Order: sequence, then C-alpha cells, then structure tokens
Amino acid sequence: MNQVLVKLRKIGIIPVVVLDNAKDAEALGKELMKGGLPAAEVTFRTDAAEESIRIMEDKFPDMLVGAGTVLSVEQVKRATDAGAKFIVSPGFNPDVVRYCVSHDIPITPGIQTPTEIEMALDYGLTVVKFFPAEPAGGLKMIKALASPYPNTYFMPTGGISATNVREYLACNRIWACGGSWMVKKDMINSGNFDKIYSLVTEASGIVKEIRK
Ligand SMILES: O=C(O)C(=O)C[C@H](O)[C@H](O)COP(=O)(O)O
Repeated sequence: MNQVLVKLRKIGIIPVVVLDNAKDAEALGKELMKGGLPAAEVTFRTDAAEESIRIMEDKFPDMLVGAGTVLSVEQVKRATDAGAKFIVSPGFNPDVVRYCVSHDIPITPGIQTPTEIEMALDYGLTVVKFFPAEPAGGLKMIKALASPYPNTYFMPTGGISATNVREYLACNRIWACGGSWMVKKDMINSGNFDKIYSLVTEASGIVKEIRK
C-alpha cells in the first residue's frame, strides 16, 4: 500500500479546505497541526490553491498536503509542482486517473456506482472517494456497494460532520472521511482560528476514540 494512503488512513479525517487567500495558509496549517489532523485537501476551487499548497508544504514538512476538486491533468501538474502529495477529484475522470497512476501519484477519484468502482479497479486503485456521501445514501449505500468488492475502501466526503462521522469511521471499509465542517470558509476568512482549533481537536479526538 502506498505510504501516503497509509498516512491518510491513520489521520482518519481529512480537512477539505477552500482558501480564498494564500496568506491564510500558514495560520490554518498551524491549527491543523496543533489540533491533531496534520493533513489538508486544498481544493482547486480558488486561485489561491497552488500557492496555499506551496506554503503549507514549506512551513509544515510533517503535514500531508493534497489537492482536491482536481478536474484536469493540467491541474494535477500544477498541484504536484506545488508539492501536493495526493490528488482528490469529485468524479472519475479517466485522463486524470491515468496520468496519476502512470506517475505514481496517489489519486482518490469520486465514485457512486459499481461501474465506477470497477473502473477504479481496472486502474489498480483500492481507495476511492464516495461523493457526495450523505445525499448519495451515506454509510448504508457504502456498505451495500462494498460487498461485491472486498478489496475496495472508501473515503466518504460531503455532508459529514462531528455528529455523523463516528458511524462512518467505525466501519472497516472506510479508509478516512473528508469534510469541511472544521475549516469552513467563513471561519478562515474571518480569522476565527480558535474555533478551527477547537473543531479540529474535537475531530482528531473522535478518530482516537473510534480507531483505538
Ligand atoms: O470537489 C471536491 O473535490 C470535493 O472534495 C468536494 C468536497 O469534498 C465537499 O464539497 C466537501 O463537503 P462538505 O464537507 O459537506 O463541505
């Protein structure tokens, strides 16, 4: 198993971050490290993504920084040039997956159906994102999808929060959960880093509690 994926599993909850300003990347990284979730999926939804990845990589060498909302090979290249160690995409884009697999870049593409899981299997992927998790049927759907594919693990994202993350983490087919609830854009933009620290600490505490 790829070491980056092993680390993602160990961290358990991956903060999904939308940064409008790269100048907030260092302060955010500090709270993530202090709060016990040393990882970030920095989404390519804003122009600040690349620079934010670069800053986090530079300031926090022990942090696992990846890129999210990656929709093209060009974005994969920009993300990895900036130092991203893993790639997450909302859907299954064969060009993106093929490029990542052939360059040994860990990729967790979004899936929702058996067909997409089998596409992932064809590329040798064992961890996929299940997106958007709650609207698409949540844990019940993941369990049903997982049964024919004993070697596939899921990273659900979308609608997960401190109130439902325990049940996901308790399932042995869940690799890690992704979520933005502890790093909401408005908290970052208003500089509410105490709140971020407290939600990140709560989340890392849940991982410890469930996955002893
Ligand atoms: O576009 C992507 O690649 C994504 O990763 C989507 C995000 O994972 C979800 O939008 C986060 O969902 P919430 O935790 O409910 O805010």
